[in-house]
Amino acid sequence: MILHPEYQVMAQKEIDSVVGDQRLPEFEDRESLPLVECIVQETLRWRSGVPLGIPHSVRKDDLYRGMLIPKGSLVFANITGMSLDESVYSDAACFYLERFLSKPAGRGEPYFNNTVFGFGRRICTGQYVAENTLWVAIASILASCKIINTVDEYGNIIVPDTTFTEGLGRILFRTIDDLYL
Ligand code: HEM
Repeated sequence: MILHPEYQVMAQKEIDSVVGDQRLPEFEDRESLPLVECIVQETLRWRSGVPLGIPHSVRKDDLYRGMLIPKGSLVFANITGMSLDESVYSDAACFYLERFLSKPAGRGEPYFNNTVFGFGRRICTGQYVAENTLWVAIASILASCKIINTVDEYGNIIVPDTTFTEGLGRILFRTIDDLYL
């Protein structure tokens, strides 16, 4: 919201007109708050929380599009590769809420929430807790706060750094390294 103050203003206007200022947003309001929904969905897409998924081990030889994946291989789902896929999301690197709105106002691009939580039998068991918590937190903060930059000790405005850093992926790689290699 600091990087896109115009979206903060738009979403707060939406909340004010639907919810008013006498209560906080509730789940019943969700369908009536399309811009807040777009903020949740674009946040999940633009900086997916688990960028390479959780690695899986192949239990038997597998053939995928003519390529052999030998038993014991580690397989990572490149979730960020999918969320930033230009053939699905134009200007994929940009945080752009209108991509999800229907045409002609928006681009009609699909939500990413069916992919950001993984796939198949091992899909994230916390997906509904996570998505609903994200929604209610974002909606409540927007309803009650104005998010602005802070300054450092010299009075310079601090601009949030949104680049990916090493985290869970590195820990997983190290653990796998120690265990198997
Ligand atoms: C935005 C927040 C979250 C994201 C993006 C996320 C994403 C993921 C992804 C990509 C996986 C791997 C799925 C796969 O291997 O195909 C996963 C697994 C898992 N997640 Fe989440 N997750 C989130 C929040 C949560 C929360 C809040 C909980 C618990 C309340 C949770 C519990 C789990 C568990 C237990 C697994 C392992 C499932 C298994 O291996 O059977 N996650 N998550």
